[in-house]
Amino acid sequence: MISARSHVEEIAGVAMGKGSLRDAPVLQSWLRCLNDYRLDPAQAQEAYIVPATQLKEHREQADELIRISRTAVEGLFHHVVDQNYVLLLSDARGVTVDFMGDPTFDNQLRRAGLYLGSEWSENRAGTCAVGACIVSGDPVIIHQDDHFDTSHINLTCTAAPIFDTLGDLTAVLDISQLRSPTIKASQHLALHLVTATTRRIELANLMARTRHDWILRISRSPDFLDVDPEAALTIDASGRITGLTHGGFRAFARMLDLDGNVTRSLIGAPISRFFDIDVDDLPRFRRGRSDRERVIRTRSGVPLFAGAIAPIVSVRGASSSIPRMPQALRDLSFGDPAMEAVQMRASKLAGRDVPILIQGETGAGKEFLARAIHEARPNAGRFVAVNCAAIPETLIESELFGYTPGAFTGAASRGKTGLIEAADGGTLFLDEIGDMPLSLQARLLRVLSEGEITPVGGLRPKPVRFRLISASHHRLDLLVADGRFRQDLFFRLNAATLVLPSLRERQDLDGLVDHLLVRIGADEGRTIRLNAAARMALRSHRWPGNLRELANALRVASALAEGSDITPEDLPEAVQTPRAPMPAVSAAQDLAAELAACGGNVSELARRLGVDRSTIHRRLRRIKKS
Ligand SMILES: Nc1ncnc2c1ncn2[C@@H]1O[C@H](COP(=O)(O)OP(=O)(O)OP(=O)(O)O)[C@@H](O)[C@H]1O
Repeated sequence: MISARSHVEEIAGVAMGKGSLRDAPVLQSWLRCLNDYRLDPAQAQEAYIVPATQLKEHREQADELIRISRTAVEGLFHHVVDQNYVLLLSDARGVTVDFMGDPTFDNQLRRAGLYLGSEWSENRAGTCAVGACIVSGDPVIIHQDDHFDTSHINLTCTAAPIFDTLGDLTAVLDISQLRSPTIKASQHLALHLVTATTRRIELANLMARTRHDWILRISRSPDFLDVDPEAALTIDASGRITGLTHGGFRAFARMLDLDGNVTRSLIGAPISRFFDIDVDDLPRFRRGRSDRERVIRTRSGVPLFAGAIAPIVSVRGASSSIPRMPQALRDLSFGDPAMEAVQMRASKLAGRDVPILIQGETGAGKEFLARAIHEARPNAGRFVAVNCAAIPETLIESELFGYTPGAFTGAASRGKTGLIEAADGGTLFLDEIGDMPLSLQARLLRVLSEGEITPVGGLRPKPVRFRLISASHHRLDLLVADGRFRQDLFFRLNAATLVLPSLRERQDLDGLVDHLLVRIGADEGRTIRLNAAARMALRSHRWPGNLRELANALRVASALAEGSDITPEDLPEAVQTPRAPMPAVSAAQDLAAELAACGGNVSELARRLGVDRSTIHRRLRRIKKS
């Protein structure tokens, strides 16, 4: 076995760019430990077990997952316990929320961190299977001296991620041994077992959470369709994808040639974009049908087998899921599919304590959405909004962290409570987080990791608990690539990302306008309407300023309107100038192009054009004949 000293020397060599035979995931993790978390391989650190109160919170949040995964996890443990493996289920922050091991070795396991409550995040424990898996999202074996910290170099750990139905990493399943053969290949079977178990858990999770939508299981073989499909997804009454297993995300991303990181964009996409079917075809794939009837083809013609399960609760209409939403989130849109997907996701996240990152153009409604998520939770506490771009760099530290009496010249003599502390028990909304200076990013990261805040000039940290929502119109992943934003903070902030569509992409302009007019009318104590010409003018404007521009245009127009009707002359000049009208969709190529823009979904195109599906089918048949 390798000595601690030569292990530290090997890591130092890698840091200096020396070649190494270790696997790429191990080397990447070592470099993160050195460069991002500033860990020192010479400083061995004991395994960390979180305090009992914190563990209780982590377990409460993971309660449903623990329950759903129980049967699969026990099955896996049963297979490996005789080889002295222990099993750890950790949450997305690396805290072990479920654990199975042989109680005879309790003391040794606890000391090694293979125990309930141990925290295996990479920034705390260095390279380890759970931590590396959280960062990369891939299954991994971290074998003996692959570990960064010399205290863990006897362990062998194999972990695989568990993703939720929206594509976010939600947990990690790990099996570990205190002692193992030297050769890393001895763990390949462990990797296979863990990965197969996470696939079963993801499927169980998708099935347990779905009541209102169709479930479609997909496999290359009809024999495994009902027991172990490669992918599964949920589809709402309008034929849109509402959730996927990770296998589904991967397969669909491959079909569209997408990079694995943008899989979230698949939520809300019509099923007809991927397969030669629409929602009306789903009953054909129910159990009991012959294998021949259950063949489904991808858009590129690959035949697969599909099994469908009908919704438990029957629903009608495209926005059937909206009534289940908290009121605050329900009023954010009026029939736009992309917004409905955002609302669905937001309502699922609203009750959980995961940090949320909202991305979207300026004025697209990021703060509005953040407030709605906050209000969707009962006893939500205070909503503290901080615009990181608006506070001068010299003041932002004291504004956020507060200061103690006399901390610096000019400071108020009684000190000041910072905005982070003010959000204790509520929500902290960090707007334009991409503009936060790098030095403060490091401090913020510490607050988020440790749940404590130290005011400027203060010595004693104070505990704080808040839900964090951040927003930026910059793509934070690109700022990370440019070195302008810390990668570790980026990972902390975007446990879940919500991407708001721009106003020009939305299909519910009319509904939005009416909603805003009711609000303005209520403020002004009168009824305001748009006349037909003004509505046309609004529809043909490009809305570069998004909802803010629209809300302002309507307020101004309402002030200028003579009576209760807004006319085009009341609108801002830029809005009055109409764009060239859209060509009528009558010619064959126009209809074909429109259909392609709807991902080949006839129902969607019919909705857009305000005609029924049979009209579209008729026109398409006519085009084919001509
Ligand atoms: N869903 C919505 N329904 C009605 N009005 C909205 C909605 N979303 C935003 N607005 C209105 O649009 C304006 C801009 O919204 P908001 O401040 O949330 O945008 P933002 O994306 O945070 O902008 P910035 O990037 O400039 O911070 C506000 O006046 C708000 O009232």
